[in-house]
Amino acid sequence: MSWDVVVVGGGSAGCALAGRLTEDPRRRVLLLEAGTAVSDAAAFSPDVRDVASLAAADPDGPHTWDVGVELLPGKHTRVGRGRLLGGSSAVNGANHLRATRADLDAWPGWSYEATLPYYIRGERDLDVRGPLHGDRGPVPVVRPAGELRAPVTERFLAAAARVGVPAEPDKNGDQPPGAGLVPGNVRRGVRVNAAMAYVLPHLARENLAVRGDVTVARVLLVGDRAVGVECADGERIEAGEVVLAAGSVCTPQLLALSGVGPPDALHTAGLPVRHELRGVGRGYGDHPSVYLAFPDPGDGLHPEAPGAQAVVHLDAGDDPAGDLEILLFARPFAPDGPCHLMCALQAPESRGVMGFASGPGEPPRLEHRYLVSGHDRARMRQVVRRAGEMLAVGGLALDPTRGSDDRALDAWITAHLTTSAHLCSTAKLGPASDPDAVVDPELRVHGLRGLRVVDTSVLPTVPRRGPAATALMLGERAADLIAGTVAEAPAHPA
Ligand SMILES: Cc1cc2nc3c(=O)[nH]c(=O)nc-3n(C[C@H](O)[C@H](O)[C@H](O)COP(=O)(O)OP(=O)(O)OC[C@H]3O[C@@H](n4cnc5c(N)ncnc54)[C@H](O)[C@@H]3O)c2cc1C
Repeated sequence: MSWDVVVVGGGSAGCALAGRLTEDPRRRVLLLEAGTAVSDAAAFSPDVRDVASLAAADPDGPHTWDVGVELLPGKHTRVGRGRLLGGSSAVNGANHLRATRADLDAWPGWSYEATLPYYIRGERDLDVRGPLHGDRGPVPVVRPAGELRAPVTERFLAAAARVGVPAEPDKNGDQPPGAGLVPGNVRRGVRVNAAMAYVLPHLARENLAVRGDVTVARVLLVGDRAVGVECADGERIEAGEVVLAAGSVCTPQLLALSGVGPPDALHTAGLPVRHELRGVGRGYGDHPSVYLAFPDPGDGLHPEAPGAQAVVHLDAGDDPAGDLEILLFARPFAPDGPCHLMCALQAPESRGVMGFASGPGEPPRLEHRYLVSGHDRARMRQVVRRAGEMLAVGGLALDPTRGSDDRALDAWITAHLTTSAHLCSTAKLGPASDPDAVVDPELRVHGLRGLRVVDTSVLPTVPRRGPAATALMLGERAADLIAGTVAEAPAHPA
C-alpha cells in the first residue's frame, strides 16, 4: 500500500503534523512511532499523564530513548527523550513557552509574523485573551493559579522584583524579558501531550493510520527522490512524501543511516554516502544549565500543581531578548529533598557535534562542547549569581555563591553542569547558499525530492525559551507548507 505522506516519529511535531494534514480527507497519512502507541488518552500510564511527575523521563524507563551526552570533555550525563506516541511532549515538563520574536526573526524565510498564526492555531489559552492568543486550538494552556500556585512562587516573583527584574506577565505575549508565571499545556493535572491534542481524537479518520512499535531504519532513495521508508524488521513502505519527525537526536541519525550527511562522519560510522550534506548532526545547540538547591519551605503544594511555576528571563548585557533563564521548581525532585532554581544559558555560543551510530534504533553519540567560549562561561556565572541573589533576597537560603570568585564559581558550575534537554539544530533550515543548511525554508531536504524534516532539528538555533511549543508550531505550519496554503499573519499590535 502506498501513502501520500509517511510521517516518521509520532512526537511533538509529528503528531501536530499528522493531525493537521488529515483534516483534508483526500490526503492519506501514515504515522510511524518507534515506541508504544496507545489509542486512548486514558491508556497513558499515570507517570505520563501526571504533570506533577517527571518520572516518565527516566532514561532507564519504558518511555524513553536513553541518550548519552558528553557535556564537556570527560563529563557525561544521560537524557531520556520520549519514545512513545506523543514523543518528548509526553515526558517533558509541560512548560509551553513560545520562542522569542528575536529567535523567529532570525530564521531564514521564517519570522515572528509568519509563525504567530500557527502558535495561535495550536493553543486554547484558558487565561489570556487577545489577538496574540488562541482560544480554539487543541492544546490547553494555563498558568498556575489559586491552590495550584505554590506560596514559594509568590516569594520567587517578589524576590525577582526586589532585585530589579521587571514583570513579564504574559510569557507568550511578545513582551520584554522579565519575571512571570510559566504557561503549561495542562488540564486538571494532566500533561496534555501532542498525541492527546492532535492524534487520538482523530483516530476514526479513514485517511489517518497510526502504527506504534515500528522503528524506521532508513529512507528509501531512488536517485534523488525519497520513495518510502524501510523499517528495522525489513518492511518497506511506499510514500509520495516522507517526513522525518523523529526529533533532534533520531532525525539526523536516520538521515545518516540513509546515506545523507557529512562524508567523514558517515565513513567513521561505516555508512555509505548517498548525498553529501555537511550540516547533518553538526553545529547544534542546547541550553547548558545548573541547579541551585534551596530548602523546601514546606508550604505544601497541591498534588496537581506543576513543579515549574515561575521563570525569570534576563539580558546578560548584550541580548535584549533575554539570554539567561532562572526557572523555579517549586516541588522537590525527591521526597524530603530541596526545591531548585534551574539557571540556564538560553543563547549559547557553544555548538555540539554528533557521532552517528551504525545501526537502526541506536542513539548517536553527542558532544555538546558546552562553555567553550569565555562569553558563555561569563554568562553562566552571571545567571548563577543572579539566582543566588534572588534566593538570599527571598529569604529562601543564603546566597551560596556569595564570596565566590570567578575561578571558584567556574569550578562549581563545571561540577554541577547539566543540560536542559532542549537539543535543536541538528538538521537546520537555511538557503541553499548556506553550506551547513540541511533543509530549505519549506523544510525540504536540500538536493533531494520528496523528503522533509519537521521537528526541532530544523531550528537554526536553540530558541531562547524551551522548544516544546515551537515543535508543535512547526508541525502546524509544515501541514500548511505541504498543502501549499501557508497562512498570512494577522494584523496585530507590534
Ligand atoms: C525530559 C525532558 C523535559 C523537557 N521539558 C521541556 C519543557 O518543559 N518545555 C519545553 O519547551 N521543552 C521541554 N523539553 C524539550 C521538548 O520537549 C522537545 O524539544 C520537543 O518535545 C521535541 O519535539 P520533536 O517533535 O522535535 O521530537 P520528539 O517529541 O522527541 O518526537 C520524536 C519522536 O520520534 C520517534 N522516533 C525516533 N526515531 C524513530 C524511528 N527511527 N522510527 C520511528 N519513530 C522514531 C520518537 O520515539 C519520538 O516519539 C524537554 C525535553 C525532555 C527530554
